Amino acid sequence: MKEELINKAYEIAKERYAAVGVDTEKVMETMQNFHLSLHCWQADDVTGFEVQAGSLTGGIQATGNYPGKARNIDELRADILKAASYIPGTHRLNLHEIYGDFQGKVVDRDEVEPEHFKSWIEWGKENNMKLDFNSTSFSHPKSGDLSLSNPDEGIRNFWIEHTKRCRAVAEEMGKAQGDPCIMNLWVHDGSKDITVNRMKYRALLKDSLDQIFATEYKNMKDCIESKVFGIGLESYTVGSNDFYIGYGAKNNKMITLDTGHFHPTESVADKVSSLLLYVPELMLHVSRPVRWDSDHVTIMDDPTMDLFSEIVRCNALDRVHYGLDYFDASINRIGAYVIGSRAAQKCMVRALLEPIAKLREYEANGQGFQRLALLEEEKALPWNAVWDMFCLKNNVPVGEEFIAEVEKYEAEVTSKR
Ligand SMILES: C[C@H](O)[C@H](O)[C@@H](O)C(=O)CO
Ligand SMILES: [Mn+2]
Repeated sequence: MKEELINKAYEIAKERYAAVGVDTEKVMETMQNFHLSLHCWQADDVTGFEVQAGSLTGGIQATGNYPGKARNIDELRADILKAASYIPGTHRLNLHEIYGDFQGKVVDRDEVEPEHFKSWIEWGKENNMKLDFNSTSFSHPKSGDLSLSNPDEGIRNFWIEHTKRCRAVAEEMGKAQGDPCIMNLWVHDGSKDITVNRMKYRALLKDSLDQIFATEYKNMKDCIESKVFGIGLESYTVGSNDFYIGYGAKNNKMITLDTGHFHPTESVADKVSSLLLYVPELMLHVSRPVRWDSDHVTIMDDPTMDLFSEIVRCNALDRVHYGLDYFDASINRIGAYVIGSRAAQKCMVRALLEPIAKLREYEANGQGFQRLALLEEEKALPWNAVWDMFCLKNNVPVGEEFIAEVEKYEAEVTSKR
């Protein structure tokens, strides 16, 4: 796209926004400090690099078989860097434990060590990507339906050990990068059919978490993620929203809000202000549920827009971590990263461009008509010109230009796998 055109459009946008009290330059500055945490698992359909890797379990599914998925650590790293080159700004990488650099050795989940992530830490430094982390309860012979809430002490202890070790890995990552590594804890535990022991499993999960979190670390932060249900685990989820909110509020833990983990009509945006009054920070797993937690690629839809607006309206940008979580195996996977990441960024640009001072003035004066009118008109303000300028300044493709770039990488690299 012609630079001249982008500049012209931006100058007009700058004036339009100034007229409603918004400084577009400030928005661009804020965007430069807005970092996504790219999930590593879109590149290979949540397979990972365990030598003993099993098929995907735990009530999650990557559907589709589009050719070209990353088959090893080098391909995955190359794909992530390629995707990142089309996403403006600097971003983090969110690793699951099964993506360790196991060097061809069988390393069971209760044996994982920071050394298995040494090459990731170096790679992160070389590529200016800070790391976040996740323990992995699924795709293992001991996963079953229950991990941290399993009444079998042997199995429960196995997963407690795994999760404790993951926290030690996250601590090393945080130390090495001079910035806390955010470690997410999600377990699939649940039941396909009615259980008559809801309390028992939740008490076990609570006890497991108490044991896991007993060690205090300085360079990592914990977040805990609930879910409404998993496939094959439809009747009961041990780690429900209420469970983790209670645990997080009581124990000062960060809550992870996965936008695919709630009832379809539930507003995730509405949770932000309530949670931030009781827990220190939030982690997001921005996704797109289609009828269920189908993990479709994030787009610039109303729920995502509402969520980001709410974060801005709460003045909570630095209390939220912006992870993505989707895995679509039916389309070009690098394209999926780029679409979802840019969609999240576009939502943030638009959210930051809201004429909030004016809107709040109207609200304080009881001017309901004026508030609604401006809320409607802001939708048609030229936010896209600010987004284009942000892309231009960051030397990444403007608008749809990245489609051809992704196609080129497909032709030259991923289609040959
Ligand atoms: C890979 C998983 O999707 C992820 O760890 C978890 O956050 C989740 O959302 C499970 O539904
Ligand atoms: Mn998630």
